[in-house]
Amino acid sequence: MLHVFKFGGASVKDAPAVRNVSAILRSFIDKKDKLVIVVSAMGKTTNHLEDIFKAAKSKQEDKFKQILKEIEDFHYALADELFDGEREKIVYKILQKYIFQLEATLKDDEPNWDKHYDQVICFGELMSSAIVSEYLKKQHDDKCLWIDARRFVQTNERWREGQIDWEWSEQLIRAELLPMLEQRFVLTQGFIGGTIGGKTTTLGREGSDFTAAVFAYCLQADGVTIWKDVSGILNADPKRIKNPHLFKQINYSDAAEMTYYGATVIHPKTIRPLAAKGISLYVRSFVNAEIEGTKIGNVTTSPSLPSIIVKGTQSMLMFKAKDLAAINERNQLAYIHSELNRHNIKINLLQVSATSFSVCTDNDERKLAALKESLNNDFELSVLNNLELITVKNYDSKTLNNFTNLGNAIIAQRSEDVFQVVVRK
Ligand SMILES: Nc1ncnc2c1ncn2[C@@H]1O[C@H](COP(=O)(O)OP(=O)(O)O)[C@@H](O)[C@H]1O
Ligand SMILES: N[C@@H](CC(=O)OP(=O)(O)O)C(=O)O
Repeated sequence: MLHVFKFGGASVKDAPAVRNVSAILRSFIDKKDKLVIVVSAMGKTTNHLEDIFKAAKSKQEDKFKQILKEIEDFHYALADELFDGEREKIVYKILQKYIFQLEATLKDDEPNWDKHYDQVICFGELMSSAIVSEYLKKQHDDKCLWIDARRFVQTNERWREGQIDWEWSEQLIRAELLPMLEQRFVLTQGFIGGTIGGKTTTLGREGSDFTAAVFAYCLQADGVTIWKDVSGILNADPKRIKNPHLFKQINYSDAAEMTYYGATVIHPKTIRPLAAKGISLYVRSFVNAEIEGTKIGNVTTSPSLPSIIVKGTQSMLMFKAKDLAAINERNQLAYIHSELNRHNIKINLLQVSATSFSVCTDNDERKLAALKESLNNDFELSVLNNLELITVKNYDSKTLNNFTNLGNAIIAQRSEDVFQVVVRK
């Protein structure tokens, strides 16, 4: 059996967590399963890298030094807890090299913000994979092989949201990984890819789930398991709603719909490649590895229970045409759509009236400022921040009353089975 496993930031956040990953893998390694393991940056490292990147860009020298030290100390302390002797020295050397490269990359004067971001943010996954792979080597007779995902997950130059070159990636992955997997198991990084010119790209925040799907698709794996701090897919985020219901199985399209609306448990791009090849995706708990969790695949039954999905940090953009006479002269909506697309701004909800358009989208100040600038001649654009988009799939009146905070609603829409409301936080 060939499995792709993904361990996210929470599952490798400290030394006990890394030990737990190794323990989970034990039975699969003993069974001689072929394994590709994808890991994310440890804990909240990616957020810290974003902070240090902003500090570097705005020349905040003290803040820059302080965060770099924190990132360095965090990884060294973890290595200190997990290793000793020669292996500890090896890990220290690798970490030292990455910290040095990180600092040098931060000091580059790359004018393209997004391109520079990708060259910096990748270090979280590089450091994490170095530590985890060395630990797995130590625990599993040196059977773990570290590979650099940037050599295999080939993308175009769409910085921060690299689009996969599926054919090229598949060729590379199959040609090199299949023979490797005969002897050993492979560990690599989520979230990062590489261009033909040798630059690093990232696949969008929280994109490591998608990396697992890319490897699974290319290798025609028997299954993908993403190990989370929850027991599987629930009908609501347990951080928001008490005692949610665990779905044992969901079909691809319902799962894709949930992630599209904002269920953060799986990255939205993960489902499609797996559905294309009929590969099942399992969501299981790294805290309680004996629980079966959720199977997403070609299953016949899917949930009819209401699911509540909350997408935070939303902004409402309201476009009002400056020249009302022009409204009927050209397709304003198509024009706004194309501008949103050009700035890579995704519409989460849209409302159209005779003279204005309102769009609910993820808050991204830089993208929104660029959009405002480009539409300035034709539209007045006002922006409302600090909003949430609440979606209830398979809604009933009890769920709407209890969970949608309708008193704070700005816009509400309903179709036969989906209710959506944008509310002030
Ligand atoms: N419908 C849902 N079912 C389960 N978990 C959910 C759901 N919606 C949101 N979550 C949240 O997703 C989290 C797991 O995703 P995430 O933190 O991104 O994992 P990782 O970083 O390990 O990949 C859970 O802790 C939970 O709070
Ligand atoms: N480390 C990246 C990618 C990722 O997917 O992380 P996680 O698996 O912890 O959500 C991020 O935080 O965006």
